[in-house]
Amino acid sequence: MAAPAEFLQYIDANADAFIQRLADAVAIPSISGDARRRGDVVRMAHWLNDQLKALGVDTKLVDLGKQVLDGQELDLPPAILGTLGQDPAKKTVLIYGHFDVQPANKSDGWNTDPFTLVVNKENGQLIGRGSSDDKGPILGWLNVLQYHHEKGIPLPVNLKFCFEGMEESGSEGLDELVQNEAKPGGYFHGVDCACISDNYWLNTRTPVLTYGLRGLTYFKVTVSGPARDLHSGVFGRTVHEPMTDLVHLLGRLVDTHGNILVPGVEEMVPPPDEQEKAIYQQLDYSTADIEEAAGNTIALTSDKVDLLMGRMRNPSLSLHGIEGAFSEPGAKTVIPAKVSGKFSIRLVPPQTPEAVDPLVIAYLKSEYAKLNSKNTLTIENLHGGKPWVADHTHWNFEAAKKATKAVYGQDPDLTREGGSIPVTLTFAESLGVNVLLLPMGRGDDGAHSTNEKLDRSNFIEGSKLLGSYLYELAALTKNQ
Ligand SMILES: NCC(=O)N[C@@H](Cc1c[nH]cn1)C(=O)O
Ligand SMILES: [Zn+2]
Ligand SMILES: [Zn+2]
Repeated sequence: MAAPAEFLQYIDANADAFIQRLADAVAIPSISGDARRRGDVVRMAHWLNDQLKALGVDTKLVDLGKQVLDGQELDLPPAILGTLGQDPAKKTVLIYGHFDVQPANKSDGWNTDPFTLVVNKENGQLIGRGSSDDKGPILGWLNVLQYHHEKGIPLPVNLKFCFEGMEESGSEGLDELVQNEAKPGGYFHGVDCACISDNYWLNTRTPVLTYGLRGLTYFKVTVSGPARDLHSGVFGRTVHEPMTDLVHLLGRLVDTHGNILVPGVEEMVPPPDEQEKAIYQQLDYSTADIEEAAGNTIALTSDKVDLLMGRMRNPSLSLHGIEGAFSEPGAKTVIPAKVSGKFSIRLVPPQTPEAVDPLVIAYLKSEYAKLNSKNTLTIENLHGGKPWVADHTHWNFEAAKKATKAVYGQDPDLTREGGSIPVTLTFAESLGVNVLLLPMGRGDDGAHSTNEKLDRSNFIEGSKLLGSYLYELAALTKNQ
């Protein structure tokens, strides 16, 4: 059963109001990784909670406890749980999304203020932090609800919602909540399947359904020595310099072709067979797609299968930054007293943080020992999550395939995603249900980057897709 034509027309007719709602959401700088913005993440939770309530959802805000961030104890932002419909004759779909965003400053290289949604009338881009990751997709669900609420039409399925404000910072507190609420009598008891809209198409043309995510383990390594920052003219070549030690250490983690140098990490992953390679060969993707999305001709290889395997089924190690280093304009001749390098490893099955972390820690210590430095090394693991792979022949995926065909007139590609949404596996394991990733945005949206955007057509057609998926799911499972 396709979605009613009236629903599709309603989404088109209300597009401008939906974009205004997205602008209101983007205007709240809900950056979970910045202690100074914690109030804005909480404000965003209340804004979203009010929107859901106004659309007929029975909601509650759940306190997730506290965290320590940058040496400061902070309240975690509340999660939002919601229920709409409790008809025992209907399937119950759990919807997850996150209302926090990555940091963004105009000085990072944005052309416009990151927290003011800019509507580019010429190319249809909606530019602003969170437009694609993940406020646009969350609001896509609200657009679906608005039609049904306003017209007094019941949805074809029951819905449960779980929205969090810490996804970009390790989803602190959420696993415990999901595990508790999955128990008999808990909030999620009776959920039949889950849907997450929080990733992207591979390219700018072909919709995708996603059945895998990489896991993650995130490290902070700190080298400290002098009691204070030093003058390099006075102390250069007289003391062990923390930055020199750290750069050596970071340089031993990964080579310039992406190979991970920590012994045992790459070796955990079995090589692909020809059958698996054929899956990647069939996907609509080319070197040009990754280079267009990256904004330069810098792909590691021109072999499409190798590129796709690099993103989907192989681990990767990325260096993210150095805290405490001189990073302002000018030529300050300082020796920083304490510097912290940040890096993460994206994990694939059968890797887990529990298996990989000890190898990384042992390697960092042994490489550091080789430097014979009198400085001090400390290693912290900031957060982690396991990889996830789902059965894409399940009716949950079948419903999404039909909806994609109905809205976009083409079959979706089936992909595994290089990013991480740690709670996905928690939903799959603790609820024992199939989880589908149904993305809204395109591969060039620039999530986590400067000038993040969501195309207007992806927002509007994507809203139709989310609604159509619910109708197709109800039809496919009618007698089950
Ligand atoms: N859209 C999902 C996403 O961007 N997830 C983040 C999760 C994360 C973990 N630590 C910091 N962020 C990702 O980087 O994949
Ligand atoms: Zn996201
Ligand atoms: Zn993200």
